[in-house]
Amino acid sequence: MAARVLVTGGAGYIGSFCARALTAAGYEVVVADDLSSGHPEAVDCRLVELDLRDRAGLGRLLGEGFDGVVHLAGLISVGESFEAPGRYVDVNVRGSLSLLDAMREHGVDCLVFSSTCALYAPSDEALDEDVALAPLSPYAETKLLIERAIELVRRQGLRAYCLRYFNAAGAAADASLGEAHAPETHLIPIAIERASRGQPLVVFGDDYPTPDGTCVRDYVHVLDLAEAHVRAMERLLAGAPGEALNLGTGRGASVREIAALVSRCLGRELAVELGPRRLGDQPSLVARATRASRSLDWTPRWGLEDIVASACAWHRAPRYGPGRGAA
Ligand SMILES: NC(=O)c1ccc[n+]([C@@H]2O[C@H](COP(=O)([O-])OP(=O)(O)OC[C@H]3O[C@@H](n4cnc5c(N)ncnc54)[C@H](O)[C@@H]3O)[C@@H](O)[C@H]2O)c1
Ligand SMILES: O=c1ccn([C@@H]2O[C@H](COP(=O)(O)OP(=O)(O)O[C@H]3O[C@H](CO)[C@@H](O)[C@H](O)[C@H]3O)[C@@H](O)[C@H]2O)c(=O)[nH]1
Repeated sequence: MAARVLVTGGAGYIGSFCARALTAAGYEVVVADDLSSGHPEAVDCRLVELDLRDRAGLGRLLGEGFDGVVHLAGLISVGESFEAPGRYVDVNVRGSLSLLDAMREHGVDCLVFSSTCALYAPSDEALDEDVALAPLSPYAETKLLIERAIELVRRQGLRAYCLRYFNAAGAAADASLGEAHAPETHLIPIAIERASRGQPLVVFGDDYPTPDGTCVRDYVHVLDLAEAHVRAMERLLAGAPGEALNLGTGRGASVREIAALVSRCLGRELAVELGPRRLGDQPSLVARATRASRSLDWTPRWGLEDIVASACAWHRAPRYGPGRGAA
């Protein structure tokens, strides 16, 4: 019988790719999502509309019997988290504690959790998992709190991977799934949107200690991220204890480099306008992902050009628009 996996946040951007990849790998997948920003059209398995903070509802769902959980549900914006820190604690931390509690009650002891590279203290070097943790934003603080809670619950038998993604980007090769946040805060979709409308991209600061003064990020294809989740779940179900792992490519790209790539890919000029720094931004976040490569036998298959090309193709004909929570 196929192992059953619950994917929280599976109607969202990364979650919809994970749910699809897990289904393709032979798992029976159920998505739980409150659709606050997710898209029912992005889900091709059973979708249960549920807020993770609804502990009773979660208990009923997990009581159906699951072998593992991939937990992506939550609020995701570094900038917004400064305006609404309490909401970030409530949704991200309380939602995750509710999930951990329901998993314990129903004997589900395999968890793959979406964490972030934004946990790391600023550094000029590529980041491995042993770099000191010093989150700069309330968003990243909530992820650290959840990682710590997971570490504590390990003592009660939980096995878990905390996957620290760098910057997720890109779309499905056939443009059937892609990124559709509203409002969009992520650089690549914003740059594509601005170029398409003939509007300038606002660069948040150009006085960072990086080669061209703009922030450097490690963009990793969402298809590669989804594959890492499948491998992590496989290993947990085979008895692995799990650990914290970076998921990135090791290649950094500045905001200006992304603007140039998008412009080339669309064959349209993208003007760049200087704006102020954005609160909570790290100058540079680039992965050393050798541990994931060793533990999950995972190496990214897609590069930055593939990421931008697939995101541009998705933008030309998105299959779904802004979610229910759109501003
Ligand atoms: N996008 C990135 O680059 C990136 C990088 C690092 C980590 N992450 C993490 O990956 C996860 C997924 O990110 P994404 O970009 O796909 O975001 P997303 O907003 O597209 O997906 C999040 C999903 O969670 C759902 N959700 C929110 N609150 C919920 C709640 N209380 N109960 C049930 N469902 C709820 C939303 O409706 C949405 O479908 C998040 O946890 C995010 O912090 C993302
Ligand atoms: O209009 C824009 C949008 C973004 N940026 C810059 O582009 C870079 C990337 O920004 P963004 O795409 O918003 O990603 P991050 O702020 O790095 O955050 C993402 O990546 C983190 C990991 O790095 C995750 O934890 C977060 O959930 C996810 O939103 C940053 O330097 C931004 O300042 C601009 O200059 N102009």
